[in-house]
Amino acid sequence: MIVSVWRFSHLLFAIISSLFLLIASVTGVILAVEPISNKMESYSISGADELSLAETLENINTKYEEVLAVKRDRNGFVSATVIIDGNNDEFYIDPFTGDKLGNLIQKKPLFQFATNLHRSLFLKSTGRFLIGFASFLLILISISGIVLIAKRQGGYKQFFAPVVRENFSQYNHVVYARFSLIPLLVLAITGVYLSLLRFDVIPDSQVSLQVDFDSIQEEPFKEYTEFDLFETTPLSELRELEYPFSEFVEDYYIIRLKDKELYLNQVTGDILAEEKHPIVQVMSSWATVLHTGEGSILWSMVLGLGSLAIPFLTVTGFMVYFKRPKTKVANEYSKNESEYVILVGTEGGTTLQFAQELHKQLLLSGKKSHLALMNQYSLFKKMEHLVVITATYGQGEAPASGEKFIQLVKKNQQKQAFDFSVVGFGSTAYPNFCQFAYETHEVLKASNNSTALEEVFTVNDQSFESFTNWCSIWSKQMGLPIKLKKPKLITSSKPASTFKVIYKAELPEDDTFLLSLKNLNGSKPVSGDLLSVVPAEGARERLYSIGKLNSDTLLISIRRHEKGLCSNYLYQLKQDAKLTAIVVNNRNFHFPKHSRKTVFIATGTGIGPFLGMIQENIKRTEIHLYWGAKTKDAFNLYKDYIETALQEGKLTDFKTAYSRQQSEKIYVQHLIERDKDLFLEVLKKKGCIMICGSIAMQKEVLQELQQLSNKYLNKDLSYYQNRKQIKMDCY
Ligand SMILES: Cc1cc2nc3c(=O)[nH]c(=O)nc-3n(C[C@H](O)[C@H](O)[C@H](O)COP(=O)(O)O)c2cc1C
Repeated sequence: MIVSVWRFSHLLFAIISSLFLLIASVTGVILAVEPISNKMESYSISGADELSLAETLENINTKYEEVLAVKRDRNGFVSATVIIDGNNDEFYIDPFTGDKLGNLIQKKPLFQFATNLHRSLFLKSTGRFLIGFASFLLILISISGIVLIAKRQGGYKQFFAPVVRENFSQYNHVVYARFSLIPLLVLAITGVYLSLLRFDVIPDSQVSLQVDFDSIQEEPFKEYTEFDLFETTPLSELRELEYPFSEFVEDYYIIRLKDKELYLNQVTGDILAEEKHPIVQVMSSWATVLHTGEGSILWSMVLGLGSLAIPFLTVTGFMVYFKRPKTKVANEYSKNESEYVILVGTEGGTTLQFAQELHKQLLLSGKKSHLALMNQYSLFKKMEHLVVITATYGQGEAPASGEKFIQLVKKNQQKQAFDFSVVGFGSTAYPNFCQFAYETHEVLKASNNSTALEEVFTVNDQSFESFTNWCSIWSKQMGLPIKLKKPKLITSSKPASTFKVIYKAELPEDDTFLLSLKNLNGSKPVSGDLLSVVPAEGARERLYSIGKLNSDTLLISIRRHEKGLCSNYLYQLKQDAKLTAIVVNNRNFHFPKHSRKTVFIATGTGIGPFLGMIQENIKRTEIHLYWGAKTKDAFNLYKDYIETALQEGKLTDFKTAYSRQQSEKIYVQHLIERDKDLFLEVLKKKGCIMICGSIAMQKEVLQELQQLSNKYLNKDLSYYQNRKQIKMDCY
């Protein structure tokens, strides 16, 4: 079944049952306290469970004038019903002495109230039905939730792998759903079972023992303490024992043990009748224990926490749904009259906003543009230019609005010639970066009358800058002057900070330079975060990876482009000049706290964030840095940092690959096979490999790592990526 159907079912069941589930969960949390508080009463006597029934009865019989019954409850508390001074009384006893320990626990009014509300909403049968139905829906919500998490994580094997954090509600909904899955499923299944039992859909079969009174013997007489059953049965097995009503031999002991019920001749000790509890009764008993937590503090706590998760999951689930930008599209021009068609593959809705902006600008340029979802691919009679903008989900799969695209393209072959362009939205935090965009490109390339304008253009982490880069290339090809505005939801809401330039370092022979900046106010970045700089009013933002040198000083490494607006703006900043910029959290690229062995791989300016991470390595954990550049000279810019770090033990070793230094070209990826023992050890020992630099280098490096992983570790590289052992920030 496709993701959208699972998601729709998950949401629908949640909406229908939310009110009842909320009531059941709040009362459930209260009721989870009851068995805990009962169990904590001091009526349990250590070692009593090993007493035999014979010993227990003897201890009680000597203490009281007449005993009517003895019980042992799920908490292990033993109670006796006795006659004292002609009056019936029932209380907890010490099975070793028969002494009274205390009165029976009475249900507190709060627990009584919560029980009634929990079981029937004070609506009798109607309420019981509603709660039972809500429990059934909770089973369906759990199942659809399991499927959705598996899809999100890229398969059932990855179900418990770390979750990539997108936003608060999405992340916590998945994380807490996984924690509470087992107790919630147990509560839901047992809840449904108990409801079916209550409505007699499951017949509650009871033991019905028959006694053959004609064959009851009065001889040989035995003391009850010598009855085999009493001697061999430990107290731990007992549920209830009723004494014979009179001394006539026709009256007998009625004994309910954990697994069976039997009648015992009071004179000879012979078993008169015996029967195992029917399976329904055993199941009902288990269902009650599992649903209420009776008798176990630990399980009651697990159930209480599971119940507590329901309101949290309801709120975060609805937040995920309502915060999702809507994917409804209204069009001025129909699909058959438009020359431009833009198709969107989205799940969270952000990609649609980028597409909407492009669509808007095309309309403003006087073009007939039609915007639709990828699943609406059909024959577009006048289409000349197709743009597909798509996200990727799961393990490189289609987003919800693009699930049917590939089939549809194969089915609907366009009659007229058209060119197409595919923009992939994705995140390098996931194993298969923009995979679905590549598949989209291939299927379009293979379809009739199509011409690919360029290879797939990828956009990492919804970067508006990258998207505008693609747009300027594409619009030039179209001969259109298009300038995009940043979609509202994408605009960073973080306040800007002011930085003072402390120094600028550059090399005459190279086009890269370093800026050291002092943070005068505002946020406190971590190495690996990004600095968003807007070089001029109305210009696009540019992002630079931050290396943090100390509490208020950062370093950014910049490549200067001849006509680059931002790189030249930064280049002309003099010492003490002020710079206003926004720090963007890039949590997927922070130094791993618990990694004991880390490898950094960078090319060119990609070394920037690593200089900060190395500087901060005061624990001196093992760090190996691989760096690639064209020539040796480029290193001079970073020489001091690296040499000092090596001397101070903050950097274990530094290995370089200079592509133009010698006749044969050496790139960082070539060093991986050479140093495979180190890379394999890092992966095996839960270390981390961090990659920063160009996307082209990232691809090559991942390919090398994939080969090592397949060949020597027998695992797909995604296994390590999902465990956050591979972190990337490439551009
Ligand atoms: C559960 C989940 C799985 C993802 N899987 C991938 C993936 O395999 N490859 C990738 O490049 N991006 C992946 N992404 C990132 C999204 O493609 C990216 O955030 C995209 O911008 C989301 O666009 P949308 O809001 O329009 O759906 C994933 C995101 C989520 C939430």
